[in-house]
Amino acid sequence: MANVYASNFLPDFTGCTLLSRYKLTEMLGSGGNGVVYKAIDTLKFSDSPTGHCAIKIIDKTDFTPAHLEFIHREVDIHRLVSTHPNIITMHDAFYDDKYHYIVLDYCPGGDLYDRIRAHSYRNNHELLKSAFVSLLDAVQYCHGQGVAHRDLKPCNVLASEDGSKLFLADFGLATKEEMSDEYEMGTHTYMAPECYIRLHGPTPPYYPPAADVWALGVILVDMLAGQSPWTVESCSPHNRYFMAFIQDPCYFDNAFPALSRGACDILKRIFNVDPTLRISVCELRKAILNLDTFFRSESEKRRNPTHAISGKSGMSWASLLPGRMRMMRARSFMVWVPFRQAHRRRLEVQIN
Ligand SMILES: Nc1ncnc2c1ncn2[C@@H]1O[C@H](COP(=O)(O)OP(=O)(O)OP(=O)(O)O)[C@@H](O)[C@H]1O
Repeated sequence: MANVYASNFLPDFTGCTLLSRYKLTEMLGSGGNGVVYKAIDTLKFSDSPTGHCAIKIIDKTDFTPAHLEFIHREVDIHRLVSTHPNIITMHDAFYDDKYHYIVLDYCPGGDLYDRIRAHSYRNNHELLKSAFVSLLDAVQYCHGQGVAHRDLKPCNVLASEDGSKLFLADFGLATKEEMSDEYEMGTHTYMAPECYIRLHGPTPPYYPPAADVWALGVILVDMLAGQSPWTVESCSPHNRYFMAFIQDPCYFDNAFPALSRGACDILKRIFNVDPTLRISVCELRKAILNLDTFFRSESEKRRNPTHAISGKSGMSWASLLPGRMRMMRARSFMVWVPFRQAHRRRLEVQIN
């Protein structure tokens, strides 16, 4: 997959001082829209004893009014939900002729993507439960405020240093619309089926909070197994693993034999292709809290063996991709694709 990161076309801001106050010390990460720097707040936040913060810089030079509207939406929505303990606090936002700057709490634990790559949650029920429930708390709070995130994925979730608490970040695609007709917003691997434009006939508007639940399910599988439920590809009819899931009610039991029956049952309730029948965040939180274990014990495996090569799916696709990274940092996708494609042509940068 080709990814274009904002850091490829933005200058290096390391060492710069913004508003005579924020001294940028190092780049923390980059996505499709912006670059995030660690900074020292020379006036210090009262709630940040170290005086560190993170500053997201978004290049707006080629932006149309519609694109600028997205940035304003990000700032407004993030401000609205910012006080929740599992949402990265937004402290300030300002801009100049070329860039928008968003000042955030600095999160020293890095992002969830790196935690998953390090297999931090595999076979660690308590750590996984604590972390995932904290993420559910954040998303439930957003939904209670009428906000759906629409770009839930491990790169947009930050972690505490011990990994037991997660913090939601990046509200760049969030919406307050009850029903949305902005299709294919987000990141394909995490996108619910109803968010795709139908090839035949009109596409009905979708309910964004239900789409968030689907993305949470993909994140949960990432955390449980270090891989996505149907490879890094999206849930499309062209993805044979997704089609295997559609045809096989025991897909998760067969493809992920290390997971407990209870965990597989929860995944089935999440990945209901009918969004009106999909579990809500509130119900999901209850189900996770009531779950004894995410992982199948050795005795359960002996008593109740499931075979990877069985059932209608006839595969454990994980075993078909030996040695490959089965998750990747995928950039978000949204309506300003032409803008990004212009950059891609200019730079011809291909990552991954
Ligand atoms: N507050 C923070 N503290 C520490 N690291 C952060 C913080 N915010 C972001 N990062 C790092 O920077 C990366 C990019 O941030 P962000 O997702 O906001 O950028 P983006 O351009 O909107 O990306 P995307 O293409 O995913 O939408 C994150 O994956 C994370 O590693």
